[in-house]
Amino acid sequence: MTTLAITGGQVLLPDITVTRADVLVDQDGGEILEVGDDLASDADETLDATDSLVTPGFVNGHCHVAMTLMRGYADDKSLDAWLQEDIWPTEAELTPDDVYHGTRLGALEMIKSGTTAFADMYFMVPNIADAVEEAGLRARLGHGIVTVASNDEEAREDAREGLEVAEELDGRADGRISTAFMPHSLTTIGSEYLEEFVPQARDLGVPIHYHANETTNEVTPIVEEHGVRPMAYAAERGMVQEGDFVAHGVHLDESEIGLLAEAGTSVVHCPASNMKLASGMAPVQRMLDAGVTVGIGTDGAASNNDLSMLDEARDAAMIGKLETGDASAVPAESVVEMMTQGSADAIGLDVGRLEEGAPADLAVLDLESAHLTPRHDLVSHLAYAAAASDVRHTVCDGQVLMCDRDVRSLDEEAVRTQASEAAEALVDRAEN
Ligand SMILES: CSC[C@H]1O[C@@H](n2cnc3c(O)ncnc32)[C@H](O)[C@@H]1O
Ligand SMILES: [Zn+2]
Repeated sequence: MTTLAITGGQVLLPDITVTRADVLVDQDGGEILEVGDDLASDADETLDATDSLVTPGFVNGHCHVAMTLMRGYADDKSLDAWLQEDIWPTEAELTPDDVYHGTRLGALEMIKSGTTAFADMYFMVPNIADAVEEAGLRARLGHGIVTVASNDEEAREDAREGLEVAEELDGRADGRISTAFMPHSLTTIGSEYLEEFVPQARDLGVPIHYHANETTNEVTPIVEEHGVRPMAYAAERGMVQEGDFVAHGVHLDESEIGLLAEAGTSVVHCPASNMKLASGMAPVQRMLDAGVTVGIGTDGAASNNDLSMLDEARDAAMIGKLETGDASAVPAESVVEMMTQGSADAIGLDVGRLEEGAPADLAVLDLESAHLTPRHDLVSHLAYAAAASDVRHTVCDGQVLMCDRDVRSLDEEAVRTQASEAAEALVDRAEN
């Protein structure tokens, strides 16, 4: 057995308390062997965690990673204008290589900011899977299905691609890749296609993931056309079941929150995207109080504009207080839980906690900096003060992806250069 010891640090435990401990990992099995004292002695490799905090790898519950290519390309617009005027016309020019390079850039950013797992909805998913495999990350991937601008044949082809991706990529990268069936949203895919294809996705046994109730424009048309709230509409089409997860959930009423809680369907909260696109403030504390599993996601880099889960956690805590008018709402412990176990549970991955037998996905944050001094409360620091650049080591499935800020699984300079070139050429094609 090849072992890795992370020594000398403070460790964030599953009950969101911090204790002094080492972590011993079985690299062959990708599993944590022990969290305890003096575990370094005969490990094959050691990562120093002195003056550092060892946390579960962060889990980004909703993303479109390849959108790194459009970071800073179209800012300061509402969701509909942003998608229709800028993003969708540009995405129409994407090539499989673009998606690969954009995903590698996003993977690099995630490794550098301590994220070890994510859920992703996009196009050309085999190219995303290649980049995920190379980067050494863990992901739940799906093909985003949009039928609004398609004829019937194109719509069916798109939905079939959603099923094929879910079936064929599941288990790739030694099991680090899993899949889901991903209709884009309740207003961008026709009801007839949901009725036909959701049961087929159920037969595959994969979860269903979609954008829901992100803006009022995703609520009003459904209420007007079908006479029910969006979550009831989704439930009637078999899309609100145990293990399913929706992104955003900004404009949910009490009946919908109750429905999600009862069904075991999770919500991935994307606070930065919701603020930037002025979509609204999700009722996170009410969802938590009702027993809904809530995770946190960045959404794509074009509406955020980064993929740092530490930024996202801080945003979640801040907007949670603003939404309720209560400074005790969405406290530090809740956001730290949401960015680790909450997101992991939401997207159906058995990660997000540091304990014996758990997958060895973790991040080590350097605490020796002015903005993390003094160290009264490290959970508070994770939620409110830590930054992506504090992450010094990242480990996924027992493999060291970054050591002392040096990324091992990807060539950082090549990834940045190739992604920049792809992004420039993409925008050129879209504009000319
Ligand atoms: C069909 S693949 C995914 C699709 O979603 C688009 N997208 C990115 N961010 C958002 C968002 O916040 N709400 C809805 N759709 C979004 C992305 O550009 C792709 O076209
Ligand atoms: Zn999204």
